Amino acid sequence: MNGKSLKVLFLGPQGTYSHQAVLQQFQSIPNVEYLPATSIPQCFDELEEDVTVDYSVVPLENSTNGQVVFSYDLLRDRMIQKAQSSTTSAKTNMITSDIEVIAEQYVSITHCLISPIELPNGVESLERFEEVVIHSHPQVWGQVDGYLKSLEEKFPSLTFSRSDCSSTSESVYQCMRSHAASDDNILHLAIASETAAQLHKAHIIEHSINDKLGNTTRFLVLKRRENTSRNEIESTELPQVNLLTFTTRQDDPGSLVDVLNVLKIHSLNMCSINSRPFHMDENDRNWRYLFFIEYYTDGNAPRNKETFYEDISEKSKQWCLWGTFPRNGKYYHK
Ligand SMILES: O=C(O)C(=O)Cc1ccccc1
Repeated sequence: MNGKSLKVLFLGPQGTYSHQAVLQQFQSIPNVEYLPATSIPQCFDELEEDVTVDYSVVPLENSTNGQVVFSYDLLRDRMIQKAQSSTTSAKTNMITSDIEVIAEQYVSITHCLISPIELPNGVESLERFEEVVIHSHPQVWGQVDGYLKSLEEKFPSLTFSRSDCSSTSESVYQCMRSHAASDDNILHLAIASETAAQLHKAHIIEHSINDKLGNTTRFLVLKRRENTSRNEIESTELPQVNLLTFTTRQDDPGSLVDVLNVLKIHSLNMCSINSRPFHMDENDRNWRYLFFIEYYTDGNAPRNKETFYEDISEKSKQWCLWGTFPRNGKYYHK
């Protein structure tokens, strides 16, 4: 890099877990400009549309409650949009996305219950209110479900409600703004990281409220695809992860197995599989599925990449290789 500062997008504002992920990815690189996006779609759109943006970091899945469907659907939509246009190579039915995945990051998630005001008796102070509104990112609810149920059982006379926000750190800001404008009998709280509480000068009522220890979110690092040829990855000992999406001839019996069997034929080990519903157009039937698989490649497999890709082409309806990137060592941590 010729001293030009790198511009990197993340789901902001500062203090989000995405902010932590982007710092982990780029902290060793000088002259990085961190740009907070207001939504996950904006993390995709601005990377595609603003050539001055170099990278974007988005949450993909959580170890407690699985897919961040917002991100999966943004990848899905881009593949389907391309499939609907004529840009798909007729010969290989391979779709070349405008963005590619170049790395992954893992962030340990430690949610805190955060208040805009000091509560002298901590969580016991809730009993002096009639209503509690809890603000957070929708991905959080499935990670603190048990904790919230215990809170409702502890204070049966209180009315609890939830307010979805664009991010955890944003939820602290919204909680403080809402509290300033609300009745004395309503308490607005947020669920976010300790960093987010500190940045917004809010008060942590309870630490580590996530239901499962080791709660971790996986993030993808995206960049614009520089050229349509599949970038050859320099040889490395680290296992390489490949993210590939595909659709099948769904009415043909065994169509999904036939695609997955290509991995077996080429001695490739699959490490994840997910699916999301899709429609080719607004008249298309329901219950079509686009599949997301990840598999490892290394020096030994596949023995012949071009044959592997030809076999994937033959067995799938459309397919897209989003990227090949090193397995981050944090994948193995808990
Ligand atoms: O809102 C954030 O802090 C994010 O980065 C998205 C998110 C939300 C909940 C868990 C992990 C990531």
